[in-house]
Amino acid sequence: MSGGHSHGDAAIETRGLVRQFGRFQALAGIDLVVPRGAVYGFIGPNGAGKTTCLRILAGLLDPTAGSVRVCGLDAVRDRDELARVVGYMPDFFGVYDDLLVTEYLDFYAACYGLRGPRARRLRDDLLELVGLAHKAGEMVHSLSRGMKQRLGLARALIHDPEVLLLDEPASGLDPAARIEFRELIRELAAMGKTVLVSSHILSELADFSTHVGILARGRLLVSGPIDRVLAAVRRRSARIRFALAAAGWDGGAAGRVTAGAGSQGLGAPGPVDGSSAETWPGREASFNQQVFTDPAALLARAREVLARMPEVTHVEEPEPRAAAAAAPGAGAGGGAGATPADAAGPTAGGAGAPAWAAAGYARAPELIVDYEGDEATLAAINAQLVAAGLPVAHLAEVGGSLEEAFLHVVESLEEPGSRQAGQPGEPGPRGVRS
Ligand SMILES: Nc1ncnc2c1ncn2[C@@H]1O[C@H](COP(=O)(O)OP(=O)(O)OP(=O)(O)O)[C@@H](O)[C@H]1O
Repeated sequence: MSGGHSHGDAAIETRGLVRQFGRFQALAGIDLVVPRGAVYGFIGPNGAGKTTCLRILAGLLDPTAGSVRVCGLDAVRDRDELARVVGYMPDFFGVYDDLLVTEYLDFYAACYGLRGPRARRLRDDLLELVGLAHKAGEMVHSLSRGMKQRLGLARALIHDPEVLLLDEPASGLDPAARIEFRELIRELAAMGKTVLVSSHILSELADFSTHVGILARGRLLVSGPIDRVLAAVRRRSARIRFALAAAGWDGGAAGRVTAGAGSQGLGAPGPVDGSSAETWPGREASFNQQVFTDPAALLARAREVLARMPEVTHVEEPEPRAAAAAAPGAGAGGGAGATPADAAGPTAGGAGAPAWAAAGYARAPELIVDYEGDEATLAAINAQLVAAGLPVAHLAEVGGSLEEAFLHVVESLEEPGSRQAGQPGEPGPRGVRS
């Protein structure tokens, strides 16, 4: 492996990378840094500029402006040397498919001046690595798409490059093949390769990438270690479900005050009954939960409490709280039993239906709460709700899926003032090549 091209810790470093196609700006000034040994997930929607960027890094396309260094080599000036340190796997398979698998790799090995028994041994090792040893004597065109992808990877590895550029390697693969591919990339990383792998699906890359960058409209929106990027782009939301008591429940022996059906129970100020405070050994905590029998009243009170929390940015109900077909005995005072009930299953009046159903609602009272902060913030939100007497039955983080985070970042490009990429009249490119 060629090791004499070190350029700090970065295997790839671009500054102000611009690529124009006529008047169209496919890359609008990219500063990309991929540390040595990283598996860098390069994510962006169709047309973002991923392929354009990868082709420039591979020395197959000239930048319009900006500087590009790979393993310390200049992608334009040192193009011949660059070809030796970079392995590029394009997003579609080449045309040489009327060859045997071995011939196909021998052909590419020869392009790098690799011939003879050593080259053949290397070829066989690579076929082993990508799981195609059993197909060595087959025609390339007889391989499945997943196998062709793996052969493409073997081809990109034939000259033992330091840096691998893989353009959408998992596209068109079935789930099992994707998992295999992922394993392969992990193996390559363990071998010390720097891997830049593109995809338009964030979750496809998230579990094996050490670093990630999101490209949209020719701009690198975020880039860095995956944990930091995900923390930065993730919109935090929680689903909070509240317990509803059966209508008419009087609080039982605990002596809690019943908030009657409708909102009249909300008149009860603050902690409803000091005598019901429960303490735990070594703690001064007290438990003053209010009892709600009306979902609308409960949610109104919860919104009121949440509105006072600066960390909460948005509150909404998950979907319209349609009333269910009126259950027998539903509505004010309809529940005859004395059992507190919540969405998790306890029933109203022992009749088999949860209290919210008995009250005529389609589901348990819930809110989706967006907040700024981390898990500790969510715990604090929970504590404040409980301290205000709200019967929190269930609380879970939601909406943090990678795809949502990705869409959120990409959509932010559409917001006024931020729509610049690929548009005429942009600030001039930096680092213009002479
Ligand atoms: N040779 C070319 N001539 C003109 N426009 C081009 C050329 N190559 C790419 N483009 C344009 O540049 C933009 C970026 O294309 P690119 O292929 O780099 O995107 P991508 O992120 O790889 O997209 P995809 O996920 O669809 O492969 C697109 O709008 C594309 O039409």
